[in-house]
Amino acid sequence: MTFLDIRFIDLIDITLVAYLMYRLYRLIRGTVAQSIFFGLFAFIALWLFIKSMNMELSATILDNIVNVGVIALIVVFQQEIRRFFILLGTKYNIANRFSFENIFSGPSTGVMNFYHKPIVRTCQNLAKTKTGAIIVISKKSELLDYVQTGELINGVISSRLLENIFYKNSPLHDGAVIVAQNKIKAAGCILPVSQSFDLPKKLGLRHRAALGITEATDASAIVVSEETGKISYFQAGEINHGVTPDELEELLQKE
Ligand SMILES: Nc1ncnc2c1ncn2[C@@H]1O[C@H](COP(=O)(O)OP(=O)(O)OP(=O)(O)O)[C@@H](O)[C@H]1O
Repeated sequence: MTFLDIRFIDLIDITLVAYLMYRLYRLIRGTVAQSIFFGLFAFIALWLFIKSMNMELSATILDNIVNVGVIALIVVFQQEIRRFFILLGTKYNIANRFSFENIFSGPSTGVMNFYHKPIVRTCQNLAKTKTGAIIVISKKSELLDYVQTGELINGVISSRLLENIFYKNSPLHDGAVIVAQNKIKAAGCILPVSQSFDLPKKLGLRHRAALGITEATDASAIVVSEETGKISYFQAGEINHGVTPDELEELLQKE
């Protein structure tokens, strides 16, 4: 019964594959890719079954499909593969984790969050006047790719500056503000738009862009709706729609 000979390394192998499948599922949950993923899963199960049964003709046909399938998969899942690697690089912040600075200076003492109050005040004021806004708050990843798509500001966070940026006639009101290391890094930034089906249909591109950046990175985001004046908080691809300023402050403090 060599079939049942399970070594310790096999358990690690199975756990690793299960974990990767789970992360992949989380990444594509609620998107078109989810249906493709399940179809693919069924196909692989069938292929393994046919191989284990030694059904030669079917196995030869499926083997050929699998050979070409790898290239087809890369094409079909191009966006998801890209997001997966961005996620690995930014969410787990591999570059910084293994940097000399991090290795020799020990664990970080945490970021001092000076930004809560001005950001909450800004959202409260913008909500009252129904002025649309997206504010992205970076964590470990500085979101340089996205900062580069906007106008660099590098200014101290203040509610007057933020309100000015989102003021309807301001040239920078379109797009997102990115806050990093307690500074307003940039405004008018373009964010990746989420393809998720989970977002209510009535929410448009502003909310999709906020969801998109929190799916792809470890950042959180806040949206003030121009249509309803409602405030939404986004974190790790989840939305908290219609939060009060007090709830927003609490959520920001938990970060
Ligand atoms: N990819 C993006 N990155 C950053 N900002 C974006 C992006 N796409 C759209 N926006 C912003 O969203 C605005 C359009 O919002 P839209 O009305 O489609 O969204 P919404 O989610 O319905 O929000 P609202 O409730 O405020 O109307 C644009 O003017 C722009 O400022």
